[in-house]
Amino acid sequence: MDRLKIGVLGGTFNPIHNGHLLLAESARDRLGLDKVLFIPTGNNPLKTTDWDIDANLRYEMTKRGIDGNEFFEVSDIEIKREGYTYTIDTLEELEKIYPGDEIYFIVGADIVFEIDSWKRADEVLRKINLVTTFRPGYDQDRLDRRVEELREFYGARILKLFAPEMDISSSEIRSRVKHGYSIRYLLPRSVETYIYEKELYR
Ligand SMILES: Nc1ncnc2c1ncn2[C@@H]1O[C@H](COP(=O)(O)OP(=O)(O)OP(=O)(O)O)[C@@H](O)[C@H]1O
Ligand SMILES: O=C(O)c1ccc[n+]([C@@H]2O[C@H](COP(=O)([O-])O)[C@@H](O)[C@H]2O)c1
Repeated sequence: MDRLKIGVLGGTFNPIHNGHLLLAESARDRLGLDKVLFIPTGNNPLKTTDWDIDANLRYEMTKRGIDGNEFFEVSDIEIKREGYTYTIDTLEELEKIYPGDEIYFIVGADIVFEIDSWKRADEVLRKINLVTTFRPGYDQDRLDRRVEELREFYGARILKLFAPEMDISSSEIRSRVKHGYSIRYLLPRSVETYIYEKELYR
């Protein structure tokens, strides 16, 4: 039987937005992925934010955000875990759920610059195909050099995805809600409604 190609997009998703969705859909389309798993992070060791909200709310928003795309799924494997969540543990769990299948870990440019500070980064990079795209604000030459470094140093398998760029971030959305500005068209309507219903980011 053919190996499945499983895309994984890990993120804080605080909240999920159209930049995440376009990134995932572009990767699915270009690489012929069988599905994309959106995995909201539990407790990210590298991210401290004043905007912490319950992981279940981030999970709920993610679920609403991907609704309608039959290739997209949300997974609670990280939010169920105690303590800090590390990608290496997630990959080991995924290997049990999808034995023999191929993992395509999808990231924006910011992650390419931090990935070697992750726990057991060398093993992470051996287990995955890293799919990276550009994010507004990142210099293309710098990103290319970084990709080469990771290839040479870790033997990383890295695929560069040319997808339309969207200058949207969760932090911008949180800030807009706080200041009473519109967030319409930056994220799915169902997520926008949820944010107002639950009075998030005020
Ligand atoms: N607009 C975007 N274009 C491309 N990749 C993106 C975009 N926004 C987020 N990503 C990528 O999606 C993944 C998850 O991102 P995350 O949930 O941290 O969102 P974020 O918008 O970066 O959040 P924040 O503004 O709170 O830091 C990361 O790999 C990140 O690089
Ligand atoms: O494994 C690690 O050490 C590690 C440290 C920081 C972030 N990550 C992963 O990086 C992905 C993007 O995270 P974030 O919070 O920047 O959206 C997500 O899948 C996290 O679990 C992983």
